[in-house]
Amino acid sequence: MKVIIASDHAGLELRRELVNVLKELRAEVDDVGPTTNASVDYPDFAKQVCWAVAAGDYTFGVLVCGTGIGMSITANKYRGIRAALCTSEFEARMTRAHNDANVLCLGQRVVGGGLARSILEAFLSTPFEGGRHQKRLDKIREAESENGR
Ligand SMILES: O=C(CO)[C@H](O)[C@H](O)COP(=O)(O)O
Repeated sequence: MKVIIASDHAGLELRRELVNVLKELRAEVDDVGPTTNASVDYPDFAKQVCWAVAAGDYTFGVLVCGTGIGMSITANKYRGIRAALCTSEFEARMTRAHNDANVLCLGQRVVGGGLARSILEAFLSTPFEGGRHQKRLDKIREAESENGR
């Protein structure tokens, strides 16, 4: 499993913890920063992860900011990205099983390291159920082509 992860300055510490978790889980992980906690703009980091996931280079992306909200808003602007902001293991399982989410968003100012770890593990280990959920994903794809018109 290949995972690409990024944060902004407000998500840097949690991102570093999650990189270690991903390595423990034997995922192949690419960490695209940032490397210092100088203030940065989360859309710049979301963009790198979303392009790479949408291109099929990674199984999943993980994005961390202060709340996870800015990252999730940005990520869902990219075609082919289904980003889910999760604050519980239940949400993580459901968004994989029902939405086939491919990007997990987390808020360092919202969830602690232990909870974030269990959210990440649930996200990575839950398969998409397909079936009735597939036609709903097809409708999301249609909505992407309509692009709001
Ligand atoms: O959560 C976020 C976006 O949703 C950002 O991490 C947050 O807005 C950064 O705030 P600041 O520049 O005050 O550290």
